[in-house]
Amino acid sequence: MKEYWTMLASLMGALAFLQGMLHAVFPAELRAALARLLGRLTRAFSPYCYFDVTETDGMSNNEIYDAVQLYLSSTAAPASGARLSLTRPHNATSFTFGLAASDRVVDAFRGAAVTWEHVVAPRQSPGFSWRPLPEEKRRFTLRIRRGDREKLLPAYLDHILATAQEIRRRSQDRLLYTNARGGAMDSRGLPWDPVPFKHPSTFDTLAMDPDRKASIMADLRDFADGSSFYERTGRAWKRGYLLYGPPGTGKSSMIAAMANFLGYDVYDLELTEVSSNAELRKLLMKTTSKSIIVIEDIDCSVDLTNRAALAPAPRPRPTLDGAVDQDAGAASGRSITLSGLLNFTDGLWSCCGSERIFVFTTNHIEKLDPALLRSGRMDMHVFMSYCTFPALKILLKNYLCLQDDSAEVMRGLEEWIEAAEITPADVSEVLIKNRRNGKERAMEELLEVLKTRAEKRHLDGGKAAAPPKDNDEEEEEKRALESPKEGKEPEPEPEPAGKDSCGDGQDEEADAKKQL
Ligand SMILES: Nc1ncnc2c1ncn2[C@@H]1O[C@H](COP(=O)(O)OP(=O)(O)OP(=O)(O)O)[C@@H](O)[C@H]1O
Ligand SMILES: [Mg+2]
Repeated sequence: MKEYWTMLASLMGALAFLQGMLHAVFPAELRAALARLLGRLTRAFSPYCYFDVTETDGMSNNEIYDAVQLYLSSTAAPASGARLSLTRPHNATSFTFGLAASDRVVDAFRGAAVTWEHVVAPRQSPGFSWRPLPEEKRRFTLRIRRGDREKLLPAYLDHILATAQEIRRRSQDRLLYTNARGGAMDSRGLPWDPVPFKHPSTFDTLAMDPDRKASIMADLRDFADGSSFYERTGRAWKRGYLLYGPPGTGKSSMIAAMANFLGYDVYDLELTEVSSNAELRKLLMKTTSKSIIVIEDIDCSVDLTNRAALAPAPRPRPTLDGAVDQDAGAASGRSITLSGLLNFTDGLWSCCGSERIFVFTTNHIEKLDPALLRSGRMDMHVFMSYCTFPALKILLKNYLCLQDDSAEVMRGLEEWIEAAEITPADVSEVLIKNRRNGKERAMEELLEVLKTRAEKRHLDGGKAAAPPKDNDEEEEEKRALESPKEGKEPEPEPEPAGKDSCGDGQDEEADAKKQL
């Protein structure tokens, strides 16, 4: 053992001597040149090719470096064994993982494996710079097989940029935009004022029939994933939802839930602030993709019942930016017209962007012009009803943390809920007021409220309140509510948003013709 240690010590000594000799004989420049030559020789005979993505490209930050970092944060799962760094990007609410220094990760694209290495080296001579440079030079090195180069580039880089953009969008706060008063522009010439959108409503907190909720969620998911469907069928990538029902049934909450579900920004369009159709078009053009454009209480916003009243303006007047608005000053004196709104939702202008959802809400669907309701404009009509028993169970679960619905009082609630014609908003109020007194007490209070309301309705000459309906009757009523009103244009069945299956395409063709 002793000899072994002696041998090791003399070997180390010899190595140190050789290194010293090497340093003395070859100057630093020569050594660096030799290393470069060696590197070039190895690369020339290597089956791989390498691409460096540096952190800065001369003066500014390299966009691709940031994108690769974000992209690897989604692909380099912690289980992969790679060492990950944790960061939180500016204006983001969630943390992201990144590849730590000198670690590597393997990724796959179009069936080919690629390797990313994160190389961090100290910066040697900073030299002169207009701005402070980081002390370390960082870069990602992409290694791919020579044979895969054609197949992977530039498609793989496009894929990385798109994924990174999506991650960034998802992790950043949503924005809620409102149109500025009287069409005024902000300092950047934009007609929309943004504020952070932090509405807590989600599909979990939304009280409504679970099956209908699931079908809306599926429709939204199909829409968001339907890029290739919309491209193939030649349709604009947009979808319209009409939410109607009494006040306090959750229409606005549903819009917030949609935005949170899809991660879209919301544009809340106040129609009464828009003075002409041209301004409406301009507002539309300034919205971004992946957004929900909302017009609340559409029946109250402008007189939209008569498309024929939309005669051309007697005299065109100049708009804010000096252009002449041909639609302005319609016969009625209102300058926003139904045709302007119809064009807004499905005219040629509505396609200057993609992945947009239009949501209109109303308390009075019967007041709306059938043209506004047809498929292609409003593809899905969602009736937000008074609180039903399944919806009540969701509220009880959310407000009282009720897990077990076997209590005796539940039977009473089930019996009276429909007869009381109470909105989810009113149920929430009762639960909020009484939740401190315990679950049982809160539910009993609610039962009292339901009985009082049902009896009052009965006395006021409303429908017979007390007897609970049987299932058939219930179904019939639901169907009647969901079908078009009498005297309205029959509406086509809403079609699925973005199903990737191929139909015969005839309906779509007919729709497209109508749009034109
Ligand atoms: N379906 C629902 N699920 C959960 N909460 C609801 C629901 N409906 C109403 N609420 C509660 O009532 C409040 C008011 O609801 P919301 O503003 O969504 O109603 P609305 O249908 O938009 O009413 P309006 O027609 O007056 O605009 C919400 O903040 C929410 O707390
Ligand atoms: Mg509302």
